[in-house]
This record gives sequence, C-alpha cells and structure tokens, in this order.
Amino acid sequence: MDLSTPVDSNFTTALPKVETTTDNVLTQQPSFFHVFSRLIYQLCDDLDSLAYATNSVLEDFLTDGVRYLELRTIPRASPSSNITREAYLTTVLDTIAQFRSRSTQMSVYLILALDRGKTTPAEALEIINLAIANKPRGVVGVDLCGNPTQGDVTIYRDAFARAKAHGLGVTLHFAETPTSGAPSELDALLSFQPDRLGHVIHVPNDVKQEIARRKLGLELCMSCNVHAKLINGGFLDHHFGEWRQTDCPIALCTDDVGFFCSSVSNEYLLAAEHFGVGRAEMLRMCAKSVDMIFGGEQEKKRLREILRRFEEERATVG
Ligand SMILES: CNc1ncnc2c1ncn2[C@@H]1O[C@H](COP(=O)(O)O)[C@@H](O)[C@H]1O
Repeated sequence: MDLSTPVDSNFTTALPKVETTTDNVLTQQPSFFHVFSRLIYQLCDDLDSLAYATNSVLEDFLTDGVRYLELRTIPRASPSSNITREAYLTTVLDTIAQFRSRSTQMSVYLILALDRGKTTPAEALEIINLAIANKPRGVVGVDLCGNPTQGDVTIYRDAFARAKAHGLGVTLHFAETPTSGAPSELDALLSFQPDRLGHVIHVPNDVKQEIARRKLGLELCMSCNVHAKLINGGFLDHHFGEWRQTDCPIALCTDDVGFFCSSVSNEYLLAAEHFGVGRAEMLRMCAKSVDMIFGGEQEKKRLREILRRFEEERATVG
C-alpha cells in the first residue's frame, strides 16, 4: 500500500532488535542515543558490516513495498578500525549502486547528516563537501540530527548555507523536545531555509504558522514519537492530526525500525486506524508527499505515474 514515501531511516533497521525502555528516550539518554555510540557503532565498525547493514535496510524497504527511499546516515570515521569518513560513505554508496543494478523497483537516494553536539563546524563543512562531491552518486540532501538536548545549532549556519548554494536539499530534525523547541533554536533553524522538517513536535503557535505559510515538507514519525514518549499520550494525540489540516506535504517515516519495530507501511496503517485516514485522503497525502522529495523532477514524474496506475488498477478491481 505504501507507494512513494520519502523515508527517514537508520541503518539500525538491519541490526538485531534492540530493546528500549518506554521512558522518554531523550531524558533517559542511556536507553536511546547511547545505544548508538555504545552498541550499534561498535557492532558496525567495519566496512563489511556496514555494507551488510545497508543492504539489509534496502531489501527490507523494498519488501515493504516502498518505491522511493531517502536513506539518511552520518558519515562516520572509525579511527579504531582505520575507517575514514570517505571510506564509510563510499561503502554505503557502493552498496546502493549494487542494489540499483539488481532492482529498479525502488529508487534510492542518500541524505548525509550532521550530529548536533558532536559534529564541529569544520567537520560539518567536510560532510557538506562530501555531499556535494557525491551528488552524482545519489546524495540528494543534508540533515541535522542527534541528541536534541545537546549542542548549539547556530554553529552549522555556514554548512547549511553551502549545502543550499550547491543545490542540496536541507531537512532538519526540529523541536523534538521542549528544550530544542526554544524559540531561539527554532528561529535559527528556520533561518537556514530548510526544505523539510522532521518530527516538529514542540512548536509554538507562531512558528507553526510560519511552517504552514512556507508549506514545508514534514517528516512525521508516529511510532517513534509515541513509543519514545516524545509526545504526551498515544497515537490519537499525535500532531499528525493537526498537521494534516494544513497545506504542508507530509511523509510518514519510520525513524528507526530497529528501535520502534514499525515498517513504513505500518506507519500508514496507523494513520488509517487512529485518524480514520481513508483511501482518497491517503492517496492525496502520498501524491502531495511527492512534491517534497529531493530526488528531482524525473523521480517526481515516475512516482506520480506509479500513483496514477495504482489508483486506476484499484478503481478497476472495485
Ligand atoms: C527521535 N529520533 C532521532 N532524533 C534525532 N537523532 C536521531 C534520532 N534517531 C537517530 N538519530 C541520530 O542518528 C544517529 C544514527 O545515525 P546513523 O544511521 O548511524 O548514521 C544517532 O547517533 C542519532 O544521533
């Protein structure tokens, strides 16, 4: 059922299921962000494991019925294993290239992320330069992620300006916690002129209006926000209910399948179950989400055609 969804994902999808507590993942840091630095990155610190994980993620999304994927990763050097940032990125891009040569059903692109609080301004520029250099291999955008309770986002102003100047899409993790929903941070992030925002949870009314005015693409992660207790309440209380009333295109995303154990198709099912999103609205939402992809006009055309055919076939079936 899921046809054309830009997906914010992590390579954790390929790793064994990691149990988390149901405490707030951001205040209970050891249960979430530390799992990356203390467990996942140690399990996945050689290029063979990285290629294996990347490939498994791609196969899983394909099996789920995804037809367009934007995968996101922080290109990380692992000095203990002599892996440079470049080697990490080359391995991911090589794996994507091999996947493309086997399967044309699902288009795959890559977004490179900066890890707030960890990435220095100089490293940020290095990552942006890598993104620019690898546009021909399918890098389409850059993101700011990481622990939202850490770091000053304004140090990345030059990096995002450079990314935009070189035609990369900009998406930002936005207002995941009350602290990272402070007006000064949100103003700074919006001044980077992002194309899309992820999460958008703790947003004051005036900022909501600005986001709606700009019609920014929203990457919403229902399972993540509910299970990680980033929002108060359950699925019915999720801000998807509010954003779907605006003109912003929405893509339902998985965030971390490895943590939250929910595929993209399940995220769409959750929207149907909890918010009564029917077939017509679902199709409209998917069609609108095509406008927010970073993969370019040809991809948009392809996705619109897939949606058109899907609609036609289902109409014929009855
Ligand atoms: C609520 N969800 C989230 N919010 C913010 N940052 C997140 C995140 N989930 C994951 N990350 C960030 O992505 C990194 C994993 O990147 P790779 O895939 O290893 O490249 C984690 O270290 C974390 O900082």
